[in-house]
Order: sequence, then C-alpha cells, then structure tokens
Amino acid sequence: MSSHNTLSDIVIFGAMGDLAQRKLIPALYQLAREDLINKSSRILGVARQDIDKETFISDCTKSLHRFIKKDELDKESLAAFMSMLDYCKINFTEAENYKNLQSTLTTQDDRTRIFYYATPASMFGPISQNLSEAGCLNEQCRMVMEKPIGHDLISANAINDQVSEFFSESQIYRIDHYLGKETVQNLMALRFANPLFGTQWNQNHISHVEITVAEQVGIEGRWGYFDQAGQMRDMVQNHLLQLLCLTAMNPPDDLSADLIRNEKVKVLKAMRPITGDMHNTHVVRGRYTKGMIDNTQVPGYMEEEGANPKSNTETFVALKVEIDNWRWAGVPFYLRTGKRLAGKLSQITIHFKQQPHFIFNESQRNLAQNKLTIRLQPEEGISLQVLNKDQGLSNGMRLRSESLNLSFSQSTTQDRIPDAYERLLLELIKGNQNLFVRRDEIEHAWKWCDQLLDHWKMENKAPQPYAAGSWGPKAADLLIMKDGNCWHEDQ
Ligand SMILES: NC(=O)C1=CN([C@@H]2O[C@H](COP(=O)(O)OP(=O)(O)OC[C@H]3O[C@@H](n4cnc5c(N)ncnc54)[C@H](OP(=O)(O)O)[C@@H]3O)[C@@H](O)[C@H]2O)C=CC1
Ligand SMILES: O=C1O[C@H](COP(=O)(O)O)[C@@H](O)[C@H](O)[C@H]1O
Repeated sequence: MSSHNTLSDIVIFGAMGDLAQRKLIPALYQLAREDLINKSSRILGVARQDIDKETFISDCTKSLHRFIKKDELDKESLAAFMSMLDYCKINFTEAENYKNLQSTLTTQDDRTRIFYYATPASMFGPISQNLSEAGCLNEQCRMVMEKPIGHDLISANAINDQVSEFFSESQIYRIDHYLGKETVQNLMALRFANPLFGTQWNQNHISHVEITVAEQVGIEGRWGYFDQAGQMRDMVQNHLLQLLCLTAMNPPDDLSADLIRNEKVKVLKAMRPITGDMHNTHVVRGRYTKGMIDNTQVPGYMEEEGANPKSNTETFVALKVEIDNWRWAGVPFYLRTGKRLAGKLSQITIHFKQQPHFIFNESQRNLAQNKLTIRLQPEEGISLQVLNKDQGLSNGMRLRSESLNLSFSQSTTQDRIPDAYERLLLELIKGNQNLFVRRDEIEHAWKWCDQLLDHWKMENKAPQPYAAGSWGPKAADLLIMKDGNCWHEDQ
C-alpha cells in the first residue's frame, strides 16, 4: 500500500520529550516534505504540559530549525507540515483525560490510527488500557513501543502482556532504530543478493566478526534513565544483538516480516550462554573517567550531574559471543560498545580466513587476509580489503593490501541519506512490520542478557575504568588479543 495515499492520525505520547522533538517530529517533517505521507494526515502531540496548539507548533518549529539542515527547511514545506500538527493535554495515568483525545479522533474520517509511545516503558500498559477504555482503539490501529522494553525478561514480559491485552501482535511495532539505518538495510542486500558473499558467509571462510558501536557522547543529562539501564540494557540487548542477528542469520525464504524474524530468533537461541569462567574470558565491563573528547575536557561518569556515588553501572561492554550452530561453530563474534569513546563509529567487520597454503613471500603472510567492513556511521558504506600485486618492475611479486570502497553518500541517487526514524515511520504508516521487533526476539535477547546482568548484580563490582576519549578499558583489548585478533577502527 502506498503510504502517500494512507490517511493517518499519528498520535505521539510524550510529544514534548527528547525523542519526539529530536527525532520523530523532524522525521515526519522530512516525509511530508518529500510527499511520502498524505498531507491531510494529522500529527497529534500528547503530553501533560498545559500548552495550546500554537505553543506546541512553535516548539516543534524550533526543533526543526535545530535538527534539520537549513536548505531542507523551505517555507512551503514548513507551512504544510505545521497545518498537520495538533496538541492534546493528557496525564497518561488519568483515564478521564483521554475523553478529549477520543472526541478528536472520532471527528475524523476513516483513518489509520497510530499511537506512538515515546514515553518511559512504565507508561506503555497504562496508556494502552486508558486508550481502550476511552474507546480510542479499533482493529486497524497500530501502536509503537520504544526500546528498551523492560529491564529484564520478567519486566519485558509484564509490559508485553499488558499491551497485548489491547493490541494483537500484528498491531504492535517495537522500535529498534538501528533496523532503520541505511547500511543495516543494505546488509541484507549485500548478504543475500550477492552470490560471492552468500557462498562464503560461514565458518569455512570466516575466521571472526567484530561489531563496534562506539559513541563519543556521554549520558547527555540522562543520569536518571541511564544509571538504571547501563550500556548492556541501553545498547547491547537491542541494537548490538539486532546487528549480530542480521549478520549471522540464515537467509529467510522471502522478505516477509515473520520469516526474517524467525531467522533472527534462531540466532538468539543459538548464542552460547556465558557461564562460569567465561565471565573472565568473554566479558569486559567499563566505566569512563574524565578525559578529553575533541580537545575538550569532559567529566567522568561518576562526576556527571545527579551521579550516585554508589553506582556500579557500566558505560562500556565488550563481549566474545559464540554461536552454536553449523554456520558459525568456532567463529567468535566480538562485540563492543561504549559511551565517551575516541570516536563515533558503528561498524561490522567480517574477517575472512587465510588461504590454506601460502605461496608468496612468508614475510607477507599476515597481510594475506580479506576484510569486509560494513560501516553504519559515520560515512555509511562498505569496503572490501583485497590483495594486489604491488605495481612496477622492481618489486617482484610483492603484495599490497588495498580497499574497494562503496561510499553510500557518493553512490546514492538521493541527495541525502534519510534518518533511521524516517524509514521506520514510513514502514509503520504502510503497515509493514519487517523492520520492527517481534515479542519473541525481545524475550530471547533478554534471556541471554539476563544471565550477565544477574552475575554482575551478584558480583557487585565497579566496572573497569577507561579515560573518556580512549577506546575503552585495556581489558577489552586483551579479550580479543588473546585469540590473536585485534579491534579495528579503520574501514
Ligand atoms: N531520547 C532518545 O534518544 C531515545 C529514547 N528512547 C526511548 O524513547 C522513550 C522516550 O524517551 P525520551 O524522549 O528520551 O524521554 P523524555 O523523558 O525526554 O520524554 C518522555 C515524555 O513523556 C512524558 N511523560 C512521562 N510521564 C508522563 C505522564 N504521566 N503523563 C504525561 N506525560 C508524561 C514526559 O513529560 P514531562 O516532560 O512532563 O515529564 C516527556 O515529555 C523512552 O522509552 C526511551 O527509552 C529510545 C531510543 C533513543
Ligand atoms: O538507543 C539509543 O541509541 C543512541 C545511539 O544511537 P545512534 O543512532 O546515535 O547510534 C544512544 O546514544 C542512546 O543512549 C540509546 O538509548
């Protein structure tokens, strides 16, 4: 179904919050500007602040000026977008407050109702119940939940149970915004459309895989949320495990949502649990201390505003993950993610095995490897490290490692790479669940993470320190080096 023709009421709960103002409103603006959503659709901001529609529109306009490039903000598009906006004041836990929303929705013609929960997860159940009691739900409506859903398997199940009293699984869209990133989408094309990679993507040809999601930002004033979550819940349970699944899964029979999700679940189930001595060899937890980012001194985690001196929360995790199936037996997946690292870098690097017999100069053996890097950010693209003969008469048969680069910003026919939320919102409006996470994926991901989180809780140890602006604790280097490998920050 074309999204352009779909008339929707998009109701954003938490419309004055960080996510809504920084990501959702700008993404919806871009979709409207590119004529990808029907401009007779409505975007209804819902929050508890006592403001009128004009103030809401004015706040959204400020956010657009902050988060959208100047040359993408033209008067005509802005005016058309503003005419789509409306505001409704609701305290999410007050059932009475939903009457206003109900009357606003019912005065509309036959539209797809989309309820986007950009709120703390503790609100997902109460909002669903209040929407239902106020008569706002119908069989065609959809709801969107942000991550992380819960803080462990039990709490995630409780939230999913509450929500599924009011929505069927086909109406629930669980967001992991990494699934909307251009290069993540391209991973499927690369793996499943290219026979060259399709035939090599297994333990016969791949020696190990690295997944790095490094951030330069700290916790951005979100101590209250982050200290409860930590990097494991904030990034690993969702974004990193989704990247791992898309890298490791078997080809689905077709591109339908459930077949893709079935394959991802198989990977999550095949991940070896971390037990016993593996806690010393397969896991590193870190926490940043003060340091320099881009020549500016930044505070350590324990000096951030609101810090609790008793906190043992990690801001960095490195893992060696083993997948017990035919495709990946013996191939370690090294994962690392952290805040306040030396650079913003998200990439997946596939290291291919060496040739079984080496016929060139022995001193060049170490060079003789192919490495495929899929870069999510910055500078989205794919590069393949290949070996060439060093040109010229005097060099004999000397090898030289060079890369074949595909930079998306140069190769794209579009004038810009859309933000992940644009793609996800578009798919949501179209009613396509491919890029959203099914309940059992969340459950298996939590199950795997819970064993680590429980161990850390029991251990009650402070994470290992690393200076802001570095690549993490030394122990993370040792984790990979003891297998004869190392982390790569280059492409
Ligand atoms: N920000 C981000 O980059 C990301 C956020 N997420 C997820 O998105 C969700 C929203 O996050 P974020 O935008 O950062 O959070 P914020 O705290 O910035 O926004 C939450 C919004 O919900 C409102 N709210 C909370 N309780 C109530 C209530 N009882 N009645 C009415 N309004 C209420 C808040 O209003 P008030 O201001 O009045 O308290 C606020 O506007 C969370 O689930 C988070 O985990 C996921 C990925 C990234
Ligand atoms: O979900 C989250 O993601 C961001 C990182 O997203 P990116 O698209 O900028 O890589 C992270 O900073 C935040 O803590 C987390 O909640």
